[in-house]
Amino acid sequence: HRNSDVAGTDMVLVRRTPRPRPRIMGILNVTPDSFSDGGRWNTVDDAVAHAALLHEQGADLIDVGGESTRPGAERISPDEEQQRVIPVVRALADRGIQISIDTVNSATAVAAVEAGATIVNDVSGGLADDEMFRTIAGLDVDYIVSHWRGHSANMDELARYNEVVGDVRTEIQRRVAELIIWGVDEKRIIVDPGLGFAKTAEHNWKLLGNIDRLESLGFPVLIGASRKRFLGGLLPDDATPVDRDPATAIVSALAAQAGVWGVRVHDVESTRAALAVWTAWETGATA
Ligand SMILES: Nc1nc2ncc(COP(=O)(O)O)nc2c(=O)[nH]1
Repeated sequence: HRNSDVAGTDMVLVRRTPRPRPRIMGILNVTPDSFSDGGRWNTVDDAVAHAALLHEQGADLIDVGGESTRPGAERISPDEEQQRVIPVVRALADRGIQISIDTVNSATAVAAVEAGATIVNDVSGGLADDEMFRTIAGLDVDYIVSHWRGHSANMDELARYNEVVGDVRTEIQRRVAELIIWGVDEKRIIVDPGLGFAKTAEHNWKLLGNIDRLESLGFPVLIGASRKRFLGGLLPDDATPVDRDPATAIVSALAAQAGVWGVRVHDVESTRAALAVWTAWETGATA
């Protein structure tokens, strides 16, 4: 059939209204032992220079973290954490770069917001510090509540679920309900499945394949898959964390397709390219 046979009119290519691409959250771990880039930014200047590079490459915001959350990492005091991150937060804020502070400690959250952070990113979802929710309620910030079940020392034992997507959704929902009881504005809440925190590779893939069930909670979703071990499971045994960047970028594109709020990545360039592909695919035009 020629097109006009079908509808009596020429087929009109309907261009979808483009969905906004996910925000790119560039990772700045100011820690000596983070699993993939630990110890490369020992000075404030090195850290600020790297964050400024990520921003130039396309990061919409920078996630600054002073305590490694990799499995088995030893804990540090909030004071030590603040000594590492606050000078960096202040220097980046002075450059007009949007910052999220990656911390489970309410005191660090307060100090970082005073230094210019506008988002608190708490991998523990308020479980590691009883004062966090009360503190967030008193701050004018967005709050990222991630699914978590305990500190990295014993994460694997904690990875027991009846049905991981439903269980994670329910446990996040409980944390959000409590946040709202503390008076936190719903519009300030972002949720995150906490990939790799008390989860096996299979759990992580099930959560990624069912992001829509997390989104049905009604909050923006952040995904943090970058360079994590479960991606490495798809690669040759001798692959290093940096070799996981192509897989990370593909996750970014698929997460965009799933409508997420943001993706948290180490390598901004590859995710930026992946999201440019997604946008062009979605809209039939370049970003
Ligand atoms: N919101 C959020 N924050 C996070 N912070 C640290 C890590 C651990 O990874 P890293 O050591 O590469 O920072 N993962 C997350 C995550 O998945 N989501």
